[in-house]
Order: sequence, then C-alpha cells, then structure tokens
Amino acid sequence: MRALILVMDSVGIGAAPDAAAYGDDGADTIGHIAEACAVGDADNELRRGPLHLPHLVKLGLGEAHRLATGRRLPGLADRGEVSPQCGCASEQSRGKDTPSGHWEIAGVPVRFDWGYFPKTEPCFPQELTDRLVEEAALPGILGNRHASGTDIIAELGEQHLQSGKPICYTSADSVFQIAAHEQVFGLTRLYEICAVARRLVDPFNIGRVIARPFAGTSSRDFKRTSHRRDFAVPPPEPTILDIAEAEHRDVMSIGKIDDIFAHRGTGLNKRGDGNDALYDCMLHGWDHLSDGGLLFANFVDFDTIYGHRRDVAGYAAALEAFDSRLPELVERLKIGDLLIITADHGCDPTWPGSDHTREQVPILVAGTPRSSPIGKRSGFADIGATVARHLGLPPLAHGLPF
Ligand SMILES: O=P(O)(O)O[C@H]1O[C@H](CO)[C@@H](O)[C@H]1O
Ligand SMILES: [Mn+2]
Ligand SMILES: [Mn+2]
Repeated sequence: MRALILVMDSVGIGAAPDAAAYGDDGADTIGHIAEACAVGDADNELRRGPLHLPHLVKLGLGEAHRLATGRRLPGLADRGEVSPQCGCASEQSRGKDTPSGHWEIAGVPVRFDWGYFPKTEPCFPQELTDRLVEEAALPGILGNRHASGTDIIAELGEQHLQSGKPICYTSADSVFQIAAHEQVFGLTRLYEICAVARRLVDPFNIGRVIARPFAGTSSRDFKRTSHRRDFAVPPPEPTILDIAEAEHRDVMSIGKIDDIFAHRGTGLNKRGDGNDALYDCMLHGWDHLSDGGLLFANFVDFDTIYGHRRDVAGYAAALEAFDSRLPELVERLKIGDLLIITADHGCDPTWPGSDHTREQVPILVAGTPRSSPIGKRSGFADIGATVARHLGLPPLAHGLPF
C-alpha cells in the first residue's frame, strides 16, 4: 500500500469557475493544444497531426476535460474503455502559482493573499533594490520589470556579462527572479544573493525568490541551465508530507517538489534535467519506496519550457513523450498502490502573455479500484485528503476524500 502524487506542471483542463477574475476566462491548456494539433497547427520536428495521448486518455484525461468544460475534443475523445476513475478540481487558493497549487494538493489551501510586484517599470520598490545592492554587495541590478525569463536574458544577458549586475524580474506570480551567468557571475554567488533577496522580500509576502542561472556567450546562444533553485516560504500549515514524515513513513520527492515545500517533509529528493530524466528518477524511486510510503513528483518542462514560452507544438510533443512512458509506471503499480495524476494550474500556450492561466486540473487515478465517481471537486485538497486516507495517515485539516 503506497501512494504516488504526480503533478504534470501546468496541464490545466479548462478555465476555472473564477477564471474571469484573472483575465483567463476561456483559457484551456489541454483543449487548445488538442484543437491546434487537430488542424495541423502544432507540427514540429518531433511531432505531427492530431494529439496522440492514448494512455492519458485511457486514464480519463478526455473525460476529465469534458467534465470541466462540457466539450469533447479530437485527440481527447476516448476510443474504447476509459477508466471511470477520473475527475476534475478547481482551486480554492487565490494564487494561480506553483506553490499555491502544490500546497493545496498537499492539503493546505492558501487563504492569504501573496504579495505581487506591480506591472510598472521599475516594478520593485526602491528600498528593496537599494538594500539588495548594499547587502549583497552588487554593482546594481538590471531588469526591474515584468518579463519572460528567456526574453530578458536575450535582451540583457550581454549587459549583465559586461557590468556584473544580475537581472532581476518578476511575473504575474508572487516571485522575485534573479538571472545571472552560471560561470561568469557564478552559481554559488547567485544562490547567495538569492538568499539575501529571500530575507528582504519576506516583508512583501513574496512566495518565491528564484535563481535563474544561464550559460552561453552571447544573446544568440544564452540558455538557462537546470540549476534553477526556488527559495520558497514554508507552507503555513502541516502538509501531507509533514504528516507522513511525522508518522515515520518513507517519503520521496522528485524534481522541484523539494523547493516548493521549502524542504519540509520532502524526504529523499531526486532531481533530473528535463521530464525524461525526472521520469527515470521517479521510476527508480517508486521501485524502492517502502510499504506505506509516499512519492510526490513534479514534471516541470510542460510549464517552463513550453507553457510560458507559448510553444504549442513543443507542449504537444512533451505531452506525447510523457504519455508514451506512462505504461512503465502503471505496470509497476501493485495491488493496494494508489497513483493520482494531476496538475497545479494551467499555462495555456495559446493564451496572450507568458503567464499561468487559472484553470481546473485533472484527477486521474490508477491502482486501487474505486467504486464512487470522483466528479467535479471544489478544492485540490481533496487529492491530499484521499492520499492520507489511503495511507492510513491522520486526516488532513482540509479536503474531502473521494
Ligand atoms: O518566464 P520565466 O522566467 O520562465 O518565469 C516563469 O517561471 C516563474 C516561476 O515558475 C513564473 O512566475 C513565470 O514567470
Ligand atoms: Mn507550476
Ligand atoms: Mn510556471
């Protein structure tokens, strides 16, 4: 009897009931990808034609999307037996960011409002940047505005190399991001200044400071490396990870889960460069997870490399690559194991801008058969509550098991 929570980062399945308040009414990450694929608008060197996700669809992805949107789409329609063990969930937390989504999945909805930096230039309060420059002994900073991380590196990366000033930027999320050259500025130095920034943004209620190291020699070839680190505030209440740890259960986390939960209760953490490497880590971890244990995995490429970059074909290819490896996991489920595949928010690659989209998420269950339908859930915490019950852990403070 074990449990695996698998987060396909940003794989939303249609606008949330409150999406209009976020400017996201009509957003639909998976639906718009499927539609683009169906009309040949999502071909690249890796894929062509209609979206092909046979294993996810068999687990109920299309059905969950239909439940969330009322629409039945090519590439998501089932052609045979579909698992009845699927549903969808909308979010209670107010932020449409990664920590809010993951914490809520883990049983802790975010009831407070995060701090955000305004969409002005400069976007950061002067007292904050002054103190950062002074306390981190910097020659100044570049950026100081809302930006896409890859665009701003292309634009300011060379100036950064000449001046030694790190590139600081934000987004619609509660983030203070710092990009700097991994070799020239130095990775350790970047992490150090992020730790200073973490302390300085605490009074502004900022969810994360993110180190964004990049490599390359000029704006033509700058590329972010896999050494990104998120300096998050810890969740405000015990999550299912804390509870599992307190009960001396075997806990493993894959990818950025460790950072998202500020290293609290995340057990043995394994990281990999890209979804495929993360998948290998997850399978290896799952093979070694003890009875009663919990594995929590995040697959970040969907969001970071394709969603935020508004790369529809790339997103479709990443989904198909992920789907093709699903049998490797499903065949490893033993009687009594529970797998829940879900997401933390949307990031519709057809949507204007480069930010997340407020969407419902899928709940796809495999392993232990269930009798009652999952349906539409109002709160991601139902996932954590279900896992807690499955593992025989004390009940979480939020969420209703399905
Ligand atoms: O454009 P990049 O740097 O990828 O930033 C994105 O990644 C951040 C954290 O996930 C989000 O806030 C979004 O702005
Ligand atoms: Mn995310
Ligand atoms: Mn993101």
